[in-house]
Amino acid sequence: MRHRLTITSLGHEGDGVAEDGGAKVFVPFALPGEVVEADVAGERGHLVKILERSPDRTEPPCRHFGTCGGCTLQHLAEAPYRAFKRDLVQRAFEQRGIAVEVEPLLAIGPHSRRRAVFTVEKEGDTTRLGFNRRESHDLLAIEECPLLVPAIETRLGRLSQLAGLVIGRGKRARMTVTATDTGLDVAIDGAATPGRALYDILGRHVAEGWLARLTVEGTEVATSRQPELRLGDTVLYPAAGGFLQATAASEQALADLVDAGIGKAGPRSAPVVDLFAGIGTFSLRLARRFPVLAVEGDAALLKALDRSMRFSKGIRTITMRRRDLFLNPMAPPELKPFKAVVFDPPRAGAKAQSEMLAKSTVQRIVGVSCNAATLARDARILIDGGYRLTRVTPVDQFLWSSHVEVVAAFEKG
Ligand SMILES: C[S@@+](CC[C@H](N)C(=O)[O-])C[C@H]1O[C@@H](n2cnc3c(N)ncnc32)[C@H](O)[C@@H]1O
Repeated sequence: MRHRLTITSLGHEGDGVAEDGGAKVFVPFALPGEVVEADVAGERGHLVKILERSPDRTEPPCRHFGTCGGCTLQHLAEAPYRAFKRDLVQRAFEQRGIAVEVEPLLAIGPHSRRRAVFTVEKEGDTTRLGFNRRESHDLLAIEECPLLVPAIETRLGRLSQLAGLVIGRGKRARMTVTATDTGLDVAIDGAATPGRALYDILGRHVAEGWLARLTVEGTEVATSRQPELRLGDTVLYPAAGGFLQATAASEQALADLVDAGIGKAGPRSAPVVDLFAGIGTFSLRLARRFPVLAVEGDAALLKALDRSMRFSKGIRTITMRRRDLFLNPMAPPELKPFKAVVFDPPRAGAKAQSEMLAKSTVQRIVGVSCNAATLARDARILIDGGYRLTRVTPVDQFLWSSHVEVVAAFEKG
């Protein structure tokens, strides 16, 4: 049914929210203050026409905006966009009864996303590369993406050709592309492994220089140079298809906030523990000042960190432990020797580990998370265990989406 609606706010996924006959209706791409015509079904409204336009509405920078499932907020001007994202975090903490003044959003610009997960599919001899269409599993082939670093965006055609060599007709696969200092690191999963005959052709792509490594179904098919990311005297080695903070600028912002939250190192500082350490994004930087224990569940990521440790200069010892921190969190007696803890869990958060940390005597804790709701839940657990929340900083790691990265610092004693 077509309704005339007045949008009063933005919901947590960035949709415009209106009251309609006492019920809430969510209208994607509508902004607060706008009067719109929308086709309403249940609590969803499909925007048909803007009758009164918000002064905060701006021209989306990408031609695929609205049809691509990736971005939801390119139509909102910068200042209200930043306020919306900060407020998402503020509300998440308030919902847990935590009074804190969340800092302004740290902005991360466009053309900075260095890791992207594409869908690739092959129909007959035609291969297409892109993202899922909005609210659909259908592929939208993309020609541009202003999120991506130029090293990836300018090679969308080459990447699509490469996928065409690897995947079979009628097949669909996932292609993870990471821009590193030595070239693109590409992992293709979910497609048939290429036959031996294709390896020569793939090798030619590698020889062109832009492709550092190609991994298919977990098997390294071709490598011209080890993919690496230099950080001064230290070096990070991404694991094929594995986790990496989405942009270099946000990674640095998170690392700086972690450093600030951990505090100064004395001449004989106690060690620091990095929980959910991944490839050592924080461990390697912390090891410039402290001995570090890095704990992580994925063996491939620890292997990459081990390599980093061996090829980095001027760092203290990093001890590595593989451990499932959901099932087997570090307990208070184990945490006793440490000056500080960093935890950076997946979206589900670190409930079991936070319950242990709450009972510990560790002086400083820094939580990093891509999910404000689970971080706020874990913060509540720490606060109930006697910690003070000293700082909450949102970082716009996921530009134009409704996701936001958050760093929270805690102290005890
Ligand atoms: C958000 S990533 C952070 C990685 C790292 N801190 C970084 O900045 O690159 C979360 C990490 O938690 C790890 N992880 C997920 N579930 C885990 C579990 N149950 N126990 C231990 N580690 C886990 C993942 O493998 C991943 O490396």
